[in-house]
Amino acid sequence: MASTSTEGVPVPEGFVLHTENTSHLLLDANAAFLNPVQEFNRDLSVASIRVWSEELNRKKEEQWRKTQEQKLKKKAKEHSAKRLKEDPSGADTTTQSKEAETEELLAPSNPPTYHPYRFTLLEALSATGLRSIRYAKEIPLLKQVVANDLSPAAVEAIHRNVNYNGLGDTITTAEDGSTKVTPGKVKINEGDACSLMYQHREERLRVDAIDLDPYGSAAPFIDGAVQAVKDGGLLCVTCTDLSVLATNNYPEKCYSNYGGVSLKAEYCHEAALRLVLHAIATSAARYGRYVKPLLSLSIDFYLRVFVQIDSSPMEVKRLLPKTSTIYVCPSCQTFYDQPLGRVIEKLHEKSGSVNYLFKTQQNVVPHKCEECGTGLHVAGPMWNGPIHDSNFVEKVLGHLETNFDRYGTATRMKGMLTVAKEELNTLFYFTPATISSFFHCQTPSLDNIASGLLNAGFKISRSHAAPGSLKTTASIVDVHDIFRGWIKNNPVNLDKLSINSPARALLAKEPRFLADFTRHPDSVTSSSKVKLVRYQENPTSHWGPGRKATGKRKRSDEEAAS
Ligand SMILES: C[S@@+](CC[C@H](N)C(=O)[O-])C[C@H]1O[C@@H](n2cnc3c(N)ncnc32)[C@H](O)[C@@H]1O
Ligand SMILES: [Zn+2]
Repeated sequence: MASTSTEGVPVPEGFVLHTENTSHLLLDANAAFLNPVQEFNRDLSVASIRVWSEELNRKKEEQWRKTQEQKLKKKAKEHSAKRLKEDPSGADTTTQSKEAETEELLAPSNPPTYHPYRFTLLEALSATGLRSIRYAKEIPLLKQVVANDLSPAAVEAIHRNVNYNGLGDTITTAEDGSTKVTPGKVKINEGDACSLMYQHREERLRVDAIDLDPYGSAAPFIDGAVQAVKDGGLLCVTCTDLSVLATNNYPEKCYSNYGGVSLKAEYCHEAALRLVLHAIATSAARYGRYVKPLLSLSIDFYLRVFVQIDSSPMEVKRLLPKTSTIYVCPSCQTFYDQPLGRVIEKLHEKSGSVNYLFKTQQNVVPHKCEECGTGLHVAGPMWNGPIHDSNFVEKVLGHLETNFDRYGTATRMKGMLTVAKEELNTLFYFTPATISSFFHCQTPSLDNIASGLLNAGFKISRSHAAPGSLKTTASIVDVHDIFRGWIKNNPVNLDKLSINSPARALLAKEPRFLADFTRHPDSVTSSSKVKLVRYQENPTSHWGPGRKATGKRKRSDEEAAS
C-alpha cells in the first residue's frame, strides 16, 4: 500500500521516502546512489554556493550601478552640448529650467531598476538528483541547475525526484488547445559529464558554477570543468580517493591522476588538498585561467574544495612560485619545501610600473634530513598557496549564524568553518602526540606547545584537517627545538632506544633557544575551543564512499522499502 509523505504527497508503491532538509527522495533498489553521510557535504555546498552567488550578485550590481552612472553622466553631457549648439547664447531658457533638465537626466525620477543576477549551475554527476534539488530549493539566486548523470537508472531517479519535489517542467494548455512548456528549475540530462562540459566550453555557453561529486577521483572531469565555468565562476570538487591522495601506497596513480606524488606523514590530508588544488590550477592554466581557493576541506573519507576561476595571463604566470615539491623525512616527518620557481618584481623608474620576472629556483633542500639523518622522500609538485579565503569563510559563517536551523549539520559546519577561517597560510600541521612519538618523550599538552611557540614569537592556529593539531609560522626545526626545551624538564630514558633509533639523533641536537612554556593568553583562540568532529557521528550502513550504481535492481521492492 502506498504510504504518505510528511507533506501529504503520496509515496508510490515500492518506494521509501528519504527527506534531507527541504528535499524529498523516493528511493528504490538504487538506494546505493544516495549516501546520507554526505549530508554535511551537501549542507556545506548549499551554504558556500549561496554565499558565493550573493557575492557575485553584489559585484554585478556594483558594476551595473557604475555603468548606469556613467551612462547618465554621458547623457547629461551630450544634452548640454546639444543645447549649447542649438542656443549658444542660452537666451531662450531660464537658468532654473536648464538646471532641472540636467538634474532629471542625472537622477531620473523613474530610474531603471537592477534585476538580481541569477546564476546557472551544472551538476555533472547527479545520481538521485538530491544535490540539484536542494540547490534549486535552498539557493534563492539560482536560475537553473542541470542535473546530469550517465546512468539511465540514475536519470530515471532524477526525473522521479525532481517531479516529486515540484521542480519539473510545467505544461499549460491554452484555450486554443496549444500547449506551453515552462522549464522547471532543474533541467535533467543523460550523458557523459565530460561531453556535457565540453559542450559548454565556448565563452557564451559557459555556466556560472560546476559541481563535481563523483565516486572516487574527480581527476577525469577537471579539464572539462575548468573550461566550462565563466570568469568569476565557481568550481566545487569532491574527491573520495584518499587511499591514493593521502597515503603513499599508489604514488604512480596519484601522479597520473593529479600530476603530483602523495606523501606519508600526519599532514597527509592537507597535502591531499594541495594535490587536488595543483591538478585544478595546472589544468586551468593551460587555458589562460587561474584559480583562487575559497574553501578547501578534508572531511571524513573525502575532500571538498571550492575554487573561483578567472582568466588572467599574469596570474597564470604566478602559478610557478605557488607550486612546490616537498621532501619528507620518513622517520621524523620533517619536511622541506622546494618551490619550483620565484618571481622578481622590478620597478620601472620612469613609468612607475612594475615588471615581473619569473626565474627558476635554487635547490634549498639538504641531501638528508638535518634533524635525524634519514634519506628524504620526494612528494608533489603541489599547490603551496592559501587553501582558503578567510573573507569568504567569514561570510559563510555569517550566513550560518543567521540560518542555523536550515542545516541539519550546522554545528559541525560551524566548527569546521571556524577553524578554517583562522587557519594560518603555512604548509602543514603537526600534533604534539606524533612529534612526541618521534622523540620518545612524554606528550606535552597542546596549550604547552602553543604557548612555547607564541612565547618564541611565532604565530599559531589550528588545522581543520586534524583534531588537536597546530599550524605555525615556525619551521619544523623550531617546533623540534620547543620539544627539546620540553624534554629538558621531562627527560627521555635513552636506555630504551636502540642505537640506530632516529630519536637519538633528534635528542642529540641542542635547541637553538630555550622554550618558555608560561601560559600565553593567545594559546586559546576561538577555534581552539572547537571540538572538531573528524568523522561524522553515528555512521550508518551507508558509511563511507558510495559504490558505483549498476542500474540493475538488486533487491526486491519490499526489501528496499524495509
Ligand atoms: C557519488 S554519485 C553522485 C552523488 C550526488 N552528487 C549527490 O550528492 O547525491 C556519482 C554519480 O556519477 C555518475 N557517473 C559516473 N561516471 C559518470 C560520467 N562519466 N558522466 C556522468 N555521470 C557519471 C554515477 O552514475 C553516479 O550516479
Ligand atoms: Zn628526519
